[in-house]
Amino acid sequence: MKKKLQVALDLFKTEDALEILEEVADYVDIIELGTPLIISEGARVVKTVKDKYPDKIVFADIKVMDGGNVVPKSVLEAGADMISVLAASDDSTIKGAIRIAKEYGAKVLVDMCSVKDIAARGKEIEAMEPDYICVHVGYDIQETGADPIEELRKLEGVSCAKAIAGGIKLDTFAEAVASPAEVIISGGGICNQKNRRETAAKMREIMDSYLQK
Ligand SMILES: O=C([C@H](O)CO)[C@H](O)[C@H](O)COP(=O)(O)O
Repeated sequence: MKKKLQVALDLFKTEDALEILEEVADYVDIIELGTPLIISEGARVVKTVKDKYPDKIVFADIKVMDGGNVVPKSVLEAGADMISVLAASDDSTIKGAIRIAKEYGAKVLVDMCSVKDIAARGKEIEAMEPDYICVHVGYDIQETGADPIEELRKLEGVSCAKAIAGGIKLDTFAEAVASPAEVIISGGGICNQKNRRETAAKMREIMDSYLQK
């Protein structure tokens, strides 16, 4: 299976995101423009980053909850390669987001953040054929100690490609890479570190050596 490293830029300013990308972009496959960044800077940040990094997958973490075929338009117009919609939203919202993303040749990640019955909702989401289902331990519950790698096991029977997020750092990275997830997402685990470049490089090395096994 291919594996991808995604850095989540959960910041407020485009300049700060670009500064971090100078340090880590060489090592990541997917650049996530985090929800706080998109809310703060709008779809403009998508265009700025895509223009600067045309070879990277640019993911706009817009976490759509309603208006699935409307809300994503601005980031898709700006060049996003992938968008997110919440699994907790209505099926019609998810289907709408998938439909409009397809029109723009983009992918959709369905974020399972706050879904109580991951196994059951996972089956329903799989039938809608998104590109990824993301098991995500959100910021507000990370202090409960919930572990996205553990949570991912609840999707065992689901064949859709998976992503995991929520507090993944260098010390849990190898375990995350060895999990069935194709995309490993790390925000604070890279961006809040003293030496971001070194951290991202180590994550890349862990992923690449796992893939060579
Ligand atoms: O999606 C995220 C969160 O809901 C804030 O918008 C984060 O990007 C995701 O949790 C990854 O960040 P870390 O948990 O800091 O690794």
